[in-house]
Amino acid sequence: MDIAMIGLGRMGANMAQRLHRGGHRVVGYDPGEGARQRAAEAGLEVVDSLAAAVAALPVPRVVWLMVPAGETVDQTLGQLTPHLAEGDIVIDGGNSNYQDSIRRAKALAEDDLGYVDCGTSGGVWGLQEGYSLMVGGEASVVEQIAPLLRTLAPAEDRGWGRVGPSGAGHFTKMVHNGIEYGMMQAYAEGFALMERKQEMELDLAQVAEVWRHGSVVRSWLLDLSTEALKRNPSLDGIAPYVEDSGEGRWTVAEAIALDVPAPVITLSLLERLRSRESNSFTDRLLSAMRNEFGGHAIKKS
Ligand SMILES: O=C(CO)[C@H](O)[C@H](O)COP(=O)(O)O
Repeated sequence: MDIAMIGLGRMGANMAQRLHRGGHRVVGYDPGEGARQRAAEAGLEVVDSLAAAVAALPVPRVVWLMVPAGETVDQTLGQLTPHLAEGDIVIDGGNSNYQDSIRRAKALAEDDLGYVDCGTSGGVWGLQEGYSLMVGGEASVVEQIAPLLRTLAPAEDRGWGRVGPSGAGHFTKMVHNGIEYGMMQAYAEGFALMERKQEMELDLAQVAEVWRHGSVVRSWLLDLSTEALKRNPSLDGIAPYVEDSGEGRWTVAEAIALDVPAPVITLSLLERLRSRESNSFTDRLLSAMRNEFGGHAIKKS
């Protein structure tokens, strides 16, 4: 198939490359000159405007967005859609909020444009391993882009699927990332426990390696943790500060809206917030209260 890949950052460039290697014609565009240059050096066909990307495609055109979630998606659609015509298809493969995807699908449908929300997991390993693709949208539209999905997925018939109507792809990816938070937190806490038990002289990378084979808790996150611990057993140079990109917050908000208790995911999100506090007001007030009611000593800063 012919496709335009808009956004040639870490994810978009690798996905474009996997599609290119899989025999598709990929026309790449990124607003950043550096990203365009890197993609061109990697052998991709690159153009210098959205209009040129669309113009390079046969109709019906298929345009895949890998741009930051949020306003950038709306801005890109605003610039892109005037160049599109009835029957063309736009795919949003980023981590967009599913409610935004439902809204965008409706807006594009008014101009007879197809819109597919595709939750994409696989990170920087996706180029070689393939991506897990959670696809939302009209079945007939998804069918048209199936050759692309088969190439991006780890195997033709596995690792991708239309999971429901518009929004379902990004809803599923949101839940996936909520689970990711909880799993990561559980591994991190377990390894911290073993690290603290110094008299056992545990080699954490060795334990992780043992667990990777046959254990109930083996997983890709464990594989990656093992690699990180082998490279840097005491995690030197890594600040105890964990960012988030929003999907955990959406998952927790959704759990509350649906009356679904999700304590593990919720606490793993809160733990990330806590990791950013180097001088916690909460903890200082706790200490002050203990001092007030019990005369307990305050540790001075
Ligand atoms: O989608 C992903 C993996 O599945 C991304 O890596 C995600 O952006 C990471 O999320 P966060 O920054 O909130 O940890």
